[in-house]
Parts: sequence; C-alpha cells; structure tokens
Amino acid sequence: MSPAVLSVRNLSVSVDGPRGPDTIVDRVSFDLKRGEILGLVGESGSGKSMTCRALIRLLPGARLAITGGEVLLDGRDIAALNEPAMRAVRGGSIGMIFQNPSSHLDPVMSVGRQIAESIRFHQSVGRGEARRKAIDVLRQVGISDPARRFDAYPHEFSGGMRQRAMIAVALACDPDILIADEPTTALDVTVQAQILRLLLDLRDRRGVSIVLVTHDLGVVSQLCDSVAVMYGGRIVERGPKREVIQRARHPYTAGLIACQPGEGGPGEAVRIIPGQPPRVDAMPSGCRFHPRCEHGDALCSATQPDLVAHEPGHMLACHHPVGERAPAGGTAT
Ligand SMILES: Nc1ncnc2c1ncn2[C@@H]1O[C@H](COP(=O)(O)OP(=O)(O)OP(=O)(O)O)[C@@H](O)[C@H]1O
Repeated sequence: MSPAVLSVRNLSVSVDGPRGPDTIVDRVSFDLKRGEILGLVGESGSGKSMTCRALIRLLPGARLAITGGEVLLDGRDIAALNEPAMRAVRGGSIGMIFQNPSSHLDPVMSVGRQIAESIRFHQSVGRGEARRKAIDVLRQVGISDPARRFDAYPHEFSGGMRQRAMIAVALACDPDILIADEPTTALDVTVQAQILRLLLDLRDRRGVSIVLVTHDLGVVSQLCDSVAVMYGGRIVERGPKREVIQRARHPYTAGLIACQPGEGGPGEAVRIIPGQPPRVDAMPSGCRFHPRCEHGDALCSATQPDLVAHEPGHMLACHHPVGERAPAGGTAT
C-alpha cells in the first residue's frame, strides 16, 4: 500500500466564545495517499472548512486557534513550522482552491502575473521562465489562448474561468496536494462538471492528492476514492467511498445519503434530516448526533463514541451502527 503523503492526527481547532473556547474541529485524523481524492462531507457548520484551513494554518480570524494535533507532510510535522517555512508550504507542496475565486485573486493584478509571482516566490526562476510556466499552467487548466490571457485581469474572466485561474495558481508550483474547499459551489452545473473533470484529470495525469470539501454526495460518488463524514466538528465515519456510500454505518451518513435528490424515488419530496446541527457553544453531551438520531439512547447521550475500525479501513464513531441494532427484546438485525 502506498504511504500517506499527508497524515493528519488529532487536529483540533477552537474559537474564543463569550464563555471560553469552544471546539469547532475535534481531534480530526485521516491519511491521504498519493493520487487519492478524499471527500470531506457534512452539513454546513460541521467543520469542513476549518479543518482545511487548519491543515495549512490559515484560520480566518484572531478568535480561532489550533489547539492540538499533527499535520505530517511526507512524514514532516508542518503544524510545528514557523510562519516563513509555512508560507513555503502553502502554494508550494500544498495548493489551495477556495469556493470564491474573486476573494482570493487580486483584482488589480493580471491573472498571469499572479501565477508567475507565486512561481517566483516558491522557485528560483527568472521572470521569463516564470511567465512561460504560468502560460503553460493556464493551458493545463483549459484556458484557451493562454499567452494572450496572461495579461487579463480577473474581472475579464467568466466565473468558470476565474475558478480555473485559481486552480492554475494552486498548481503553479507543482504541488503534491490540493485542498479544494467547495470549488464548484458558486458555478453553474455545466461549469461545475468541467471543473470536477479537470480535478480528476489532474489527479490522473500528475498524481496530485486532493482533499475535496463538498456538500454533494453525487460529487463524492463520481470523483472520490475515500470519504470522511463530519458532524459537529468530528469525523463520525471514514473509509473507502464504496464502503461509506453503499454501506453507510453511521445514522448521520445514512441520513445524508437518504436526503440526496432522487433517493426517494420519482415524485417523492427530497427528505431532510430532522432537527438542526448543533451550535458550537451548545454541543450536546455524548454523541453529538444523538438528539437527531432516532436510535439515540441513554448510552449515546452519556458517552461520546470513539472513532474506531468497524471493519478494516472503515472507521466509525457510533454506539448503534446501522444494521446492527437490536429491536427491543429481539436479536440484532
Ligand atoms: N471566522 C470565524 N470565526 C468564528 N467562528 C467561525 C468562523 N468561521 C467559521 N466558524 C465556525 O466554525 C464552525 C465550523 O465552520 P466551517 O466553516 O468549518 O463549517 P463547514 O462545514 O465548512 O460549513 P460550510 O459547508 O457552510 O462551509 C461553525 O460553527 C462556524 O460557525
């Protein structure tokens, strides 16, 4: 089995609240192998973005802090690096793609120059060479006539092209890992499909490993090799895509799958998981999902289940996995 290019161990993030720190990412652990695409899924507020930002130590705001954990990049703990060394990692070995390219591209600098500057920051190359590489990477992300487009500004690009440009910035220094936080949410369906195909192609051609944050389990099914499901800042289920999607063991994962459009059959309304995700300052005791879980009992409200191997490679944090519940007075199903 190929070794992990990224190993995340017990990564935790907290936010300063009026009554002290609240944990928003709670001991998140996963491995990412070379060429693997890991889907990070979960409802809004479950901690997907904060996990991604904590990986590269780019938390948005002074109230947020990484409170523990290791982020091993090829075995080296980057969580312990000083800021200049971390800057070399961001945009170097790890490229980032965010949901909204407009807020991550500089509006007053041409797209090509932004890519070329990133190349020059990370590699000792001259202006001409950086320009040549930038044009090449623009071509790789599917921007036609890249030599001419080099001098265009972000506002001269369509939404899809801006997203491609951000992917080009992320790819400029030939990263081993891409962190893509909902890279297609703001785009229309056709462009979404093109961008997802581009990510898949980058993995296939360049062996890039990708952490892909998405709300969309359809995207996970199409693109990902493995999935981690987050709820209330924790990973509650993780494993190979086929295992997690086709044999979901956590009631929350099963609920997310049942809520996908089309799951209820023709003419049926889209289902929702009853209740609301927990607020960070009011996390339930025990299993954080228990107030919304139809099988939550006294054990679930008292004790937080650990994330343990349910089957080899299939990790689960649940006292009563789907398919293993004993009906009252009966045997397990
Ligand atoms: N800048 C911030 N300051 C304080 N708390 C924040 C900040 N950004 C996010 N949070 C809180 O951190 C928690 C996790 O948020 P996060 O953005 O990681 O969720 P998410 O799963 O990525 O959601 P979404 O899918 O909506 O992006 C949420 O409770 C959110 O309110």
